[in-house]
Amino acid sequence: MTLNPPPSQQTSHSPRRIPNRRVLIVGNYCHDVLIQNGSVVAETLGGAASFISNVLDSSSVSCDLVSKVGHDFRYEVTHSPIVAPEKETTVFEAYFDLGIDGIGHADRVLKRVSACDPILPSDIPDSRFDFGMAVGVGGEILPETLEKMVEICDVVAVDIQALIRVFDPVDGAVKLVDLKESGFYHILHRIGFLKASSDEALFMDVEQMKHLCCVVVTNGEKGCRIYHKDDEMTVPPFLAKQVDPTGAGDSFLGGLIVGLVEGLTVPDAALLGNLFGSITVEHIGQPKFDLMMLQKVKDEVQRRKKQCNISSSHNNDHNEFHERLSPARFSCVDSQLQPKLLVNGHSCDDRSL
Ligand SMILES: Nc1ncnc2c1ncn2[C@@H]1O[C@H](COP(=O)(O)OP(=O)(O)O)[C@@H](O)[C@H]1O
Ligand SMILES: O=P([O-])([O-])O[C@@H]1[C@@H](O)[C@H](O)[C@@H](O)[C@H](O)[C@@H]1O
Repeated sequence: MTLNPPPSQQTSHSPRRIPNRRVLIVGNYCHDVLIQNGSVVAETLGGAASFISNVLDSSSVSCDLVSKVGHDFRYEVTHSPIVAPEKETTVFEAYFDLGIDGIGHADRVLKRVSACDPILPSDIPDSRFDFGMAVGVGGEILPETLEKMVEICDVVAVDIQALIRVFDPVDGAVKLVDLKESGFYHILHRIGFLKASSDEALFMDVEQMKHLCCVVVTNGEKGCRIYHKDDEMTVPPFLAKQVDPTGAGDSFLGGLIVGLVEGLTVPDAALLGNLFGSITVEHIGQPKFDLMMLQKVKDEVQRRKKQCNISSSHNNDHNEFHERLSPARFSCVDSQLQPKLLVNGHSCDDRSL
């Protein structure tokens, strides 16, 4: 199975005179408040856009980021957001001790307790991009925003959470609606990738969607599965000591796009996604990637590309790439250095936050 990137979505803009910019990330930054046993245990910078840009910046992949925050935004970030002075920044509370939520997710229950403005088509630059990433967390991406993205980006990757989340009017609890009822369904034949967690995948028809685009379903410590037309395959995970699951799916998507920008096949790029996802769960908030680890990963990516150019038979063989990436991954900071741990969302006496 090769699962190469889908052909360019570009239709009406060639011939191009100006080279494309690389990656466009669209989604709001937010403030994350982690709560366990009734107490706030951490407050961190959140939002898929923050985790993804962290992966791309660390991997030297240039990106533009469109995000909106309120007057109270409190973090220094590399990619400045648009400030809506009358509004407050989007805030998510993540409860790690409420058991199973309405969608059967045992890890955490999310509540959006404040919402910044949506991102409008006019907020997005009129340039062209190789890859676009629609990665809203709090309902900030509108159908017309996604439409603009598919117009200006050769390939668009969408996190399903940007499309199917709805918020309880009383307490902001995140609920999910079926993708067909999301208001975005009519645009989905124009996207390249749709990423969903295994919980979110229950809200779409994978068998149908895989004929419209490449579908990637992440499954925590089990890695991920890719579906495209009549091909499907599981991409193996990396071992991790989970501290906090927040941002794993986002970093996964960042790693996938880094791999695609580097010219890897989809399964190889998804392996990079698994790598960045596994490192992220070992941290509270934004992971700081070890420079030696990043260099080793870059070297392995270049090696893999050369190898695949010489022999296409390597396309199907993940084991070797996985084996070579594993030691690189473990050269990063030891997770035991994290002061306190959330283990798979459950507290342990000596580890609880
Ligand atoms: N406990 C874990 N051990 C190793 N890898 C993990 C773990 N949790 C997540 N990952 C990696 O991160 C990816 C995304 O995590 P997942 O929990 O499925 O997404 P989300 O954060 O969207 O719920 C997984 O596909 C996997 O590669
Ligand atoms: O953990 P994950 O699903 O990849 O993504 C998370 C979102 O679901 C959450 O709404 C947001 O507050 C976090 O910062 C993070 O972006």
